[in-house]
Amino acid sequence: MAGSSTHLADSDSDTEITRLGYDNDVLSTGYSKDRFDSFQSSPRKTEESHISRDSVSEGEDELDPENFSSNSVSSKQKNDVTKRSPLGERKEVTENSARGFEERDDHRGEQEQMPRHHELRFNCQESSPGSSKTKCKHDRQPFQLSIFATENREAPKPPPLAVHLELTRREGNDKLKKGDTFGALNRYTMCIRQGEFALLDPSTSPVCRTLARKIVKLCYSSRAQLMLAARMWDEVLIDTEKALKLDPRHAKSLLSRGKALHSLQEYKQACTAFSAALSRNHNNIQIAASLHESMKSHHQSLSGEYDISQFLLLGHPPPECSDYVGPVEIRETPHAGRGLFVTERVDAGCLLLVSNALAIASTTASNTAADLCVKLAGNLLNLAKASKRVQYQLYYLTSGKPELENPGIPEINLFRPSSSWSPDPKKNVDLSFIDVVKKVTFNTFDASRAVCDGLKIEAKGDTCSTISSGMWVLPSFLNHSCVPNTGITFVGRAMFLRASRDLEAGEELTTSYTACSNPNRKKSIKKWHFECTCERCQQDQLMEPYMKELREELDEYSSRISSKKATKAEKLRSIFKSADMVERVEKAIKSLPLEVDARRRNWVRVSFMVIYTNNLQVARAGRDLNQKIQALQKLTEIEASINGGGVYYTSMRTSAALLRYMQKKDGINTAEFDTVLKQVMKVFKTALGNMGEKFFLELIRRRFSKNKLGEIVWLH
Ligand SMILES: C[S@@+](CC[C@H](N)C(=O)[O-])C[C@H]1O[C@@H](n2cnc3c(N)ncnc32)[C@H](O)[C@@H]1O
Repeated sequence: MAGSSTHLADSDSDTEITRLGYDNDVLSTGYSKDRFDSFQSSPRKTEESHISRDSVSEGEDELDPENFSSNSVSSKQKNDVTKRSPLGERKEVTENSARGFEERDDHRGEQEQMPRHHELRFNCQESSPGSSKTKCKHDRQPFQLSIFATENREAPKPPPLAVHLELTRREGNDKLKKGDTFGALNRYTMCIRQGEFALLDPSTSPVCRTLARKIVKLCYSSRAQLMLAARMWDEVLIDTEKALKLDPRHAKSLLSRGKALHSLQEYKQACTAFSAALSRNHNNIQIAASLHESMKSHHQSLSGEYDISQFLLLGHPPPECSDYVGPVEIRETPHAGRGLFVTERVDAGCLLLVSNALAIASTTASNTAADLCVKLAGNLLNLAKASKRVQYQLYYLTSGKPELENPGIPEINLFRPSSSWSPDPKKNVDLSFIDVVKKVTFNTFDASRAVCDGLKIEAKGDTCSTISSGMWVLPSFLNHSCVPNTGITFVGRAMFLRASRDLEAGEELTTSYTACSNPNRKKSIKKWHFECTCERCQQDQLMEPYMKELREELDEYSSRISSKKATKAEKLRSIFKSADMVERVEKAIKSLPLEVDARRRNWVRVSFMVIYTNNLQVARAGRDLNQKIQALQKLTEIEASINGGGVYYTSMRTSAALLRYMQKKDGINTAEFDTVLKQVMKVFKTALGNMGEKFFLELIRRRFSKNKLGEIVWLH
């Protein structure tokens, strides 16, 4: 190893690196080109999208001169250099050397030890074997190692290994500029390997050691930025940790680290990293903004307080919302494996949790659901590789075989931002692609609303040309009920789960896996390999003989309405006929030989919801305002019996429409209007939290309007 530095510098770098055990396809960090490419192609969260190659090269520019600053060379090291200098004489070092970056140098202590009036200069063009490549990064001037030579004397040669390392690093930068990310990654990794060898080698001179430390630090930092752009968070943490070990105050590394920690929702640690970076760059707006963002997210994740008013009221783009874990925990259930439970008494509308989608995938109707599943699984597998926490989160999800699997109960901190959790070393959490596909099959949610920007989907008439599916991990522990007690809204990728009625401490939280109004929900639910035995399903079973004929009739109309072969006229006829069924269904419900309260009777209507909505459509086509109001009132009542049905958009829209028609009928100063207003406010409060009556009225005024079909919809 003694002569390694000279040898390395003289040899062709690629050959040398192969000899050192370097393989072009598998880097020392263990990722292959394929793997890196797949990370790069995976969707990025908005906050990472601004991390461009430019920011990497910008970092290189900013920090470049620091590499060889004489200020960071201790007097002992300098003596060493001067002793080895080909001039064979001692050189003076001036204080002014590399002024531009002097202030940035962290090694104040080392500066103190330096004689104040010496300057060393090496011109590596003269000495480096790769001198043709040693043009400065801007091709403006020849590449110079910034250890400057003394007054007009001949420049001594820099340590060849340092030159070689710097050249390798610059090759990486050049490759990056040409768009060859993997090539750049190769060069940085190569440089890190060789630099670390040199640092371990006792024969490496102190000067070379100092330079190698700086170059290796910069390579770690540049590589971390590449990893950041590829969303390989854990790798960013590893590389920045190494860089910061070499220079604890290296701003670029602190910034990358902060960003990775932020993406991993380790907001507290991200704030620490950004603060440290800011203390070195007081005027850096990017760092200040990142710090502000992490502080905001940290506050959100602790308090569950989000400002989404502009998103709701003005249709602004969805703001970033951090995950939040409210009064919930995961427990064993007697009938459905594990489930999510509320830990304290809460009112309707209480925010239970906020969860950002780990991945969302869309497909057109022509593609199969299997395509969607494969897309999602690929993205999730990449994320699991990028973050241990995600890997554990996915590991705990069911694969649909509760009798065979026993992942146990995950601690809730696994899902809580900035919280420590203890990975169980006994568990084999490795996931194969097939494992993830199975988990996707049993744990994803329909993401159409999130894809269409949350509430804005209403503007598109409740249709989206694509089918979308997403993975929200903590909500995946919700079991199904046909009368769910929670409801969902979206703010971009963030799913907000709220209590849809008052809940007692210890109650199990439920959602509906299919539309509550789906008359064939029993069949739809089979996909999750269980049979629902909730109260509503039990009641349906008892009522089946009395409602069977009507249901079959409705099925016929429904299939004609959705048939591609049916003409427009046929479809309209079916809508009218199904709307005509209202009276008969009401009669049948009245004559049911069962002692059931009004709410439970409404459960029967829920399964016939389509006839009530068709009835509203027919009423809307006419001019009778009372008929429209009656139809809307009926729908509001039905939706209330199932606590809004698990997703709040329909109930908000129905009640907004009701309020508008009421106002149109008698104005706002009637007792009737007041009663409806109270009802409507309750629906909005449950869906969006307590934002105040004034806000909701403004929301209805600004954002709910008639579309071409005369429906009241949420404006885009
Ligand atoms: C999204 S997971 C819900 C969490 C799941 N219980 C667990 O332990 O991971 C869906 C699976 O939970 C079970 N499940 C959900 N709701 C159920 C219910 N009402 N009755 C029985 N099993 C249910 C089914 O096995 C279903 O495939």
